[in-house]
Amino acid sequence: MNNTPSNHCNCDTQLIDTIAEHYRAILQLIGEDPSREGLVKTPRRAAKALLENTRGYRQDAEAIIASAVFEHPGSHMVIVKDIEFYSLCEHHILPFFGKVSVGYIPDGKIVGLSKLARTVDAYARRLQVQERLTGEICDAVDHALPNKGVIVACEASHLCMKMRGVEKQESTTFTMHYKGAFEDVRLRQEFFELLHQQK
Ligand SMILES: Nc1nc2c(ncn2[C@@H]2O[C@H](COP(=O)(O)OP(=O)(O)OP(=O)(O)O)[C@@H](O)[C@H]2O)c(=O)[nH]1
Ligand SMILES: [Zn+2]
Repeated sequence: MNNTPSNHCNCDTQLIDTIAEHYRAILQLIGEDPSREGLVKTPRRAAKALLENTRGYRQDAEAIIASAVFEHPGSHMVIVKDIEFYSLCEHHILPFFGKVSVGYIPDGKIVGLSKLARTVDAYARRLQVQERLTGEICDAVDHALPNKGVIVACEASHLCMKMRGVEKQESTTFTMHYKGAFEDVRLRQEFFELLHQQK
């Protein structure tokens, strides 16, 4: 398991070639000529892009967080908001993308801020549904760090609802997941008020 995430596909050549073979067959099935000049390299490019967009399967999110946990006596809410992400919906393998905000209340330790963003990526770069993505991020923070509560809010646009199917261009989907002290509606309100404060 690689705990130092890289954005690029370092997958072995055989895996790339095998996926590329399937893309070549798909190109033929949709009526294209995979040997024409513009498409010759496409199956390998598409294979590498797919592996890059699903690199989260080869990352251990909880280990990413655990690699930067620091002592801290305070217990006030910490929020990293508007972490942008790109994911693929598991039903259509089409992109959904948006922003995730993560809040937690420390209990003796804090986490390196970038690790929260890396955790979002580790789960987003898989085949997902938005609800599970939101819950997995929340669980990973909860498991990796002593805390009094964790909350994750996610707002996303799904291309499977825009460029095909129901074709609704303006709809976005909002999901949240929370634990511990965030069961208290007043604390959730404080979190959302802080999220919506103007910069
Ligand atoms: N809950 C949830 N549903 C999702 C997500 N991404 C895509 N979907 C939905 O998954 C559902 C799959 O429904 P199906 O009826 O099996 O597939 P479909 O015939 O392609 O459906 P349409 O999109 O309505 O054309 C659709 O309603 C999608 O909008 C997600 O992240 N969460
Ligand atoms: Zn979909």
